[in-house]
Amino acid sequence: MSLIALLPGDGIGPEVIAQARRVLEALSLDLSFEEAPVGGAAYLEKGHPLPPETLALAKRADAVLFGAVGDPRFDAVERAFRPEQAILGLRRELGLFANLRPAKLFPGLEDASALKPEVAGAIDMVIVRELNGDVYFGEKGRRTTMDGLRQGYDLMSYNEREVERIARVGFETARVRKKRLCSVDKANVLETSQLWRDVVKSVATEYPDVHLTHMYVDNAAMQLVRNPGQFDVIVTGNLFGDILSDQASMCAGSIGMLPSAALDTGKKGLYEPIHGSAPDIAGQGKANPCATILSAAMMLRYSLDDEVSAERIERAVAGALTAGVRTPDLGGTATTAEMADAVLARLA
Ligand SMILES: NC(=O)c1ccc[n+]([C@@H]2O[C@H](COP(=O)([O-])OP(=O)(O)OC[C@H]3O[C@@H](n4cnc5c(N)ncnc54)[C@H](O)[C@@H]3O)[C@@H](O)[C@H]2O)c1
Ligand SMILES: CC(C)[C@H](C(=O)O)[C@@H](O)C(=O)O
Ligand SMILES: [Mg+2]
Repeated sequence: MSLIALLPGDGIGPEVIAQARRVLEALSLDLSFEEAPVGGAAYLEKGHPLPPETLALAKRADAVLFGAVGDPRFDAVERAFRPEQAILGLRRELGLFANLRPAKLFPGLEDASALKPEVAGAIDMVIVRELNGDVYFGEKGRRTTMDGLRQGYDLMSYNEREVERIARVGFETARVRKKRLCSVDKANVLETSQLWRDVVKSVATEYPDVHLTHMYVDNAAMQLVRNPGQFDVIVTGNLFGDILSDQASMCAGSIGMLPSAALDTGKKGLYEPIHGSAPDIAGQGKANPCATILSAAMMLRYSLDDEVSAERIERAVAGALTAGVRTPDLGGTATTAEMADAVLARLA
């Protein structure tokens, strides 16, 4: 029996997690579920966005399925207590340094993409985002300059070990795909990026079968729109990966479609849609649950070694979309539950 920690969170988080749970339950696998509050919901209930009991459950579980955190009511709260600290804390505490964010266009969604159908049709990439470093976890704060101005600062840094381990994940991911790895950085300006590039190049000597290229992040943002089909695997830092994955999601139809896996060196993983709590549509049954359902599929694949069930879910999602069932973000009228119903009906 595998224990799955369900952390629904805020906004549309509980709505999409409920649907992913239905899909997992329908597979009749040997799973047990335990739910715990996280984010703004946990701050309200327990006074902290990541209460010790929630963290303990996440540590004890075989895998974590996470909805989303974030609530505008807490935007002015001291940073340490903001909902977003929960996901950052989980990534740090569980050592989840490798974030896989696959972006591919499901057949039939060409018209949902912001790109021309023939450009969008070629999208099939994985963004490998480093998740434990960069400006996210560097020293940060406020200070006053010599001339009395308030100043905010966030230190960007990577050490060579951090770069090496995520580079390896990038190369290994590319090795079992089309063997093309594009490392995205800003080495023309940032010393952090120059070290990143140097280390990625040295790791490349161990992967002669993978074709490595380097690209500056501004160009990568442009190329993602111009010709996203050129990318197989992108490896990049925490901040660039955050931004590029939201961009890639819209190229592939909707932010409601992109799942993710946050992995450590072993089997433990946290699985979540790349989107947030979407306060603008929360509680209205409009959220697309596919990203979370596809995250559950990634969970079965990476943490539970159940490739067969993962593919069942992915085929069912593809089937529902081909049949034209779509939530509003994809141009349809299906509710969150109806979208999941359509997936459930196709779990062959
Ligand atoms: N991992 C996370 O928990 C996570 C990720 C991103 C943002 N956030 C947080 O979420 C809150 C809102 O952030 P935001 O508005 O910048 O980003 P967001 O991803 O929540 O929403 C951006 C836009 O995409 C739409 N959208 C997102 N998910 C959707 C879905 N499944 N179906 C249909 N439409 C969807 C929203 O309605 C909104 O218009 C903030 O507090 C932010 O910090 C959390
Ligand atoms: C909520 C926020 C901390 C998070 C991030 O920046 O990593 C989110 O945008 C994501 O993409 O998972
Ligand atoms: Mg993001």
